Amino acid sequence: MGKFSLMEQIPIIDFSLFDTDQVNCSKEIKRASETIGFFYLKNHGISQDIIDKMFTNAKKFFDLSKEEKLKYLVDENYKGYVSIHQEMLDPSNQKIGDWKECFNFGKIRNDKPKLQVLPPYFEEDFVDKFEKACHQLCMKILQAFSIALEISQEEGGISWFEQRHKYENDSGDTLRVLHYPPIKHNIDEKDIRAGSHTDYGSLTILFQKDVGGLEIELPSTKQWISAPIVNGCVLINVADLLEYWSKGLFKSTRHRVTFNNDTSMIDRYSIAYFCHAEDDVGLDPIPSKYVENLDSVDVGKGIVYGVDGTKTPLTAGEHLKYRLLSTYR
Ligand SMILES: O=C(O)CCC(=O)C(=O)O
Ligand SMILES: [Fe+2]
Repeated sequence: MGKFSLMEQIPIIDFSLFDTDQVNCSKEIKRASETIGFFYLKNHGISQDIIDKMFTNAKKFFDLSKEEKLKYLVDENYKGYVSIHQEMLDPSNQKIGDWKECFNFGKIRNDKPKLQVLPPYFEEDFVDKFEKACHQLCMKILQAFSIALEISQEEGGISWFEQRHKYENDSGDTLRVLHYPPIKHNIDEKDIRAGSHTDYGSLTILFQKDVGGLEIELPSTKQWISAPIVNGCVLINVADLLEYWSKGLFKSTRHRVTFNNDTSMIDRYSIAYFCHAEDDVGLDPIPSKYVENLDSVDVGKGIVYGVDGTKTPLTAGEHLKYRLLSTYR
């Protein structure tokens, strides 16, 4: 390869192919997940109307006074409002927290006492509808993983992952709306919109709008490349739980949101849906010929294989606890 070898790019996958050629579509998804860990999905099936409405509601909420927003401050379950500088996604390199505010929603569960009081502009039925649409898309992507990993019928075949991500059971699934306010002062080297990090769950769906700034670190070369907005697409990434579960076959790629001179004076909004396995699911390696011969991942991100040094894999709930402890102060 010459000096000017083409830099890897985030692939764009047309998910309508999943309805006509499941095997090839699944292979594309697997390939993206084991190389770059990120892919854009076109024809993803989530209606633009509900995406637009969620962005509109989020803007109205973030426009409220700080005092009003602080009434919904994040709780011990990490649900609620997180203010500017409160969260530090990259504690080993950041001196101050992220230049962002966000709001985390848990699953709306009708069969349980309500855990979370929702702030103005977020109607329960609408949040529920949005979350379910995101979860449904994640289940379809996870079907693609089952197919590409050739999980046997006896193990559960195409629905192997779905059986471990049931919506009605407790899990870390979180919907997050984010606002990155403009920066008024000169950009200080200390300030970053979102510090470099990996996500915690199985998969993340990211909705971007109007203002870019997201960057990802290529696993192969450690170069940072931009993950621009691609109209009509959502951005999907593999997260830590799935990396751990697949013994590193799938890459949970670091990403961050930086300031640049063109956009630092503009508000940036985004929405992320973090899909997790059910809390009680033991993360024994995925039963696939592509996984069985790999070495277990000693996830060097503060996560050990087995809580007490034993060879018992973590459960999804334990895995999440480890990851959260390192982010919130
Ligand atoms: O706002 C973005 O584009 C990315 C947000 C993100 O990576 C996160 O919240 O985990
Ligand atoms: Fe992230």
